Amino acid sequence: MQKIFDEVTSLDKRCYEEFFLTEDILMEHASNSIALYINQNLFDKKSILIVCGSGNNGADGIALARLLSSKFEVNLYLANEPKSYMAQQQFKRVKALNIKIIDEIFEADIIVDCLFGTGLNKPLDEKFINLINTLNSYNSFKIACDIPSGINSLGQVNTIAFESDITITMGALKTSLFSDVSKDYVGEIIVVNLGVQRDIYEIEANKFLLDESDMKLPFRNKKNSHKGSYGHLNVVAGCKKGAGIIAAKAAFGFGTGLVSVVCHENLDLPYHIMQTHFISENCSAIAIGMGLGKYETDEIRKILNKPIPKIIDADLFHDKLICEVLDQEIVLTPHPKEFISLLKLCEIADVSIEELQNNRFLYVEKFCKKYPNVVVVLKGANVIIAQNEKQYVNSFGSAVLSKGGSGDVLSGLIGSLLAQGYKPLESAITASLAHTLGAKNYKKNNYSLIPSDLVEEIRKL
Ligand SMILES: NC(=O)C1=CN([C@@H]2O[C@H](COP(=O)(O)OP(=O)(O)OC[C@H]3O[C@@H](n4cnc5c(N)ncnc54)[C@H](O)[C@@H]3O)[C@@H](O)[C@H]2O)[C@@H](O)CC1
Ligand SMILES: Nc1ncnc2c1ncn2[C@@H]1O[C@H](COP(=O)(O)OP(=O)(O)O)[C@@H](O)[C@H]1O
Ligand SMILES: [K+]
Repeated sequence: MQKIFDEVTSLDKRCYEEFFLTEDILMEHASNSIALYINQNLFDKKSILIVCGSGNNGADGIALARLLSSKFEVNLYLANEPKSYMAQQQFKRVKALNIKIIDEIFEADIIVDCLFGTGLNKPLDEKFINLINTLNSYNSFKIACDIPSGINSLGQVNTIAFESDITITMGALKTSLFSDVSKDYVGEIIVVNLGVQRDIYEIEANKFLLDESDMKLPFRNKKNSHKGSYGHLNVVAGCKKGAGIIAAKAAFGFGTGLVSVVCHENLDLPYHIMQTHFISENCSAIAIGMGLGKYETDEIRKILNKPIPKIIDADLFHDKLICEVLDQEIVLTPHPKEFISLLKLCEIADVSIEELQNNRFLYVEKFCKKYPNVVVVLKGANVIIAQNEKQYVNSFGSAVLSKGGSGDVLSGLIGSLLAQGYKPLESAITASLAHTLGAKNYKKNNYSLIPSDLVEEIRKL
């Protein structure tokens, strides 16, 4: 996994104070890294439009123009006069080299957006909205320098942001690149060094971006085993029985030795899934909440109070009952609408979905501060998995998963690993990665996935 930082100003400062680097050295590395990317990957293109603002993001762009001027047809557009000290320095250098500065933008082969980086501190005005709109309309290969202009330090987009194919970000990953809304703007994200290796530039962090290698699948190493060695998951089904059945099928395909659906009504289940009316004697994990609908509170309370690992989903996030079990080390998998209900029931915050989506990391942090044992999986375009002070981001998901039933598969996968003896946080991380990477491997068009396709892909990981 890779570290993510809310801000990097203090990391830059550490470079000056502890490693005796200068702003000029850092910037030369920043611009040189973009130049290197272009030289190595886009050498067949001819024209480059570099669009610069007045601060150091713009300064990176002006320096880039100098570095690429002899190899490409470089066109420098200054949306504002260079204002920061470094922007002015870089400007002197390009003027001395007679690099072409243009008055009107055009559809070049490559566009590099250097309007605003971490310094964006107010909403864009009409002029910048129009400029970014026009840039977005071009069919060029689009590179954002540090962060797509228009995304602020909290990962919010007020009106518009630059829609990049890649974002080349300086020094370290920033939290703002991983809000749900940012996902439509950042493209592929590449981190480059600023004069010291990344592991030296970075300090301790409490946010992390998950990699594929963080997925620890339940491969079987023991030869002398039997079904009981791999646990028994009980999935509690309610009125919408389909949800429980999807979860049960996902769990069985993910390695749990035995899977039973708990339901009073007789169900038509696949032959390998069992049915029980009550929690099984040898149950090693419980998945509950999905499709629960109307239920007998005392019965659910009894199940929730059993000292067995649990994953709780869906309808239970709308019931005060949930607050009784938040001292347990359980996994909760709310989507945004369910999470705002949970925040309200727990008296943490009474907020709209929009407010939550604008501040996902913040509200997860508030929740985990109050309930440090709980593992929260806040669903979304970039899933946040958190326990206590640590937050992990899974950015592998895509709109392929925006379907009823996708969440039930995820609950089943988490329940499956809990039943097999994984710790709650490990279960949530591996299950979430398997869920999104399975969806990524789905090769048909991106609107057609059904839960059984997803389970099939996960079985092939
Ligand atoms: N050590 C450093 O400081 C380094 C900085 N680097 C670059 O510098 C960037 C940060 O530079 P700055 O702090 O100068 O900030 P920016 O260049 O991101 O923007 C700041 C400038 O834009 C103006 N501004 C902010 N919001 C505006 C709005 N909505 N409309 C119009 N003007 C607006 C500000 O008044 C200021 O003049 C980073 O993102 C990165 O690209 C890199 O060169 C690496 C090293
Ligand atoms: N655009 C998207 N990008 C990434 N993941 C997504 C996207 N849309 C949905 N998902 C994922 O799909 C799942 C949907 O879950 P949920 O809304 O609970 O569905 P249901 O309850 O109907 O099964 C979540 O894991 C969510 O993170
Ligand atoms: K930018």
